[in-house]
Amino acid sequence: MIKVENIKKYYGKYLGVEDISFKIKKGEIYGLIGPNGAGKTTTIRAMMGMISIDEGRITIGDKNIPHDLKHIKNKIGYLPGEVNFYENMRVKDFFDFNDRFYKNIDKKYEKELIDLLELETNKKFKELSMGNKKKVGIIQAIVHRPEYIIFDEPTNGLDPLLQHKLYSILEKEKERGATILFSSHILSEVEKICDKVGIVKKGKIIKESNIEEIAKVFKKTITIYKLKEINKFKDFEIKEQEDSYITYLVKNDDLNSFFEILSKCSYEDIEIKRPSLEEIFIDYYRSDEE
Ligand SMILES: Nc1ncnc2c1ncn2[C@@H]1O[C@H](COP(=O)(O)OP(=O)(O)OP(=O)(O)O)[C@@H](O)[C@H]1O
Repeated sequence: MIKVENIKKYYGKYLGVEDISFKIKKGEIYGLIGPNGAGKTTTIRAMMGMISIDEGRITIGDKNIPHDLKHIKNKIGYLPGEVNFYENMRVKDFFDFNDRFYKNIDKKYEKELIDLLELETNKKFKELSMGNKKKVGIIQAIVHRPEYIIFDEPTNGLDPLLQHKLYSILEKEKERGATILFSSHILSEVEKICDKVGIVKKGKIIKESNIEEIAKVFKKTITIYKLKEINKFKDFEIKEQEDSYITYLVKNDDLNSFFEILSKCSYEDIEIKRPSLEEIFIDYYRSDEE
């Protein structure tokens, strides 16, 4: 279990995080999402004991952070937002070097990951692209099969194919029983693999839920093609209207009455979509500002 409780951090007079709390159970993937500057990196750095917090409590397993970090550090796999290792070291030498720090490195798994991510290990670190540096960081963070995985914006700089590979790696780690936190500002990826998401805004979690629950309370997008009796739908919110179709936004509670009216109408085709996490997210940000 990872527990972050009411943490607060100011950088001098500048707000880092105001009040962030969440819990992640064993075998769960938690997505911390929010735009730049929301406080994701600050939270993660505090969890890694890299910065001190002004208030609150962080526990990983049964260890208090930062006080007992040294007793649990080798059970944590951490990927920073920007990966930087020794510039002149070749990747393969770096992995050997890394072996000396962790007792439990799984060399077979290391090789599997290098092959899966198609990483060139003969190159020096300074010769790698941002995406390749990230691959080194990802591998280094998980080759010791950590119980806790903490990744700051892991897909930044990875092409879609590699992003996909990363999701499958994280899903396998989850199956193995790892407790996983990752931050992102790309919502669709959170939707794909997270059990739970926390939406961060200005240093606070403004909403926390599992993806299904978040999507459930939101309106469905219903597009009807060649609907003749538009006037019967006056009570419903129109999202878009063209000659050949009309799109309504319908709350879950109103779906029955919507379809009751629709059943008595003539139309050519219908398309029902739940909102994307992107739309939900924008809605949260907007409603919070109103
Ligand atoms: N060293 C620092 N000194 C002053 N302010 C800082 C410092 N580091 C972060 N901040 C501020 O703390 C707030 C939260 O930043 P943080 O990096 O945690 O956000 P983030 O959600 O991770 O965004 P990003 O994706 O851009 O990294 C921002 O307003 C940022 O300007």
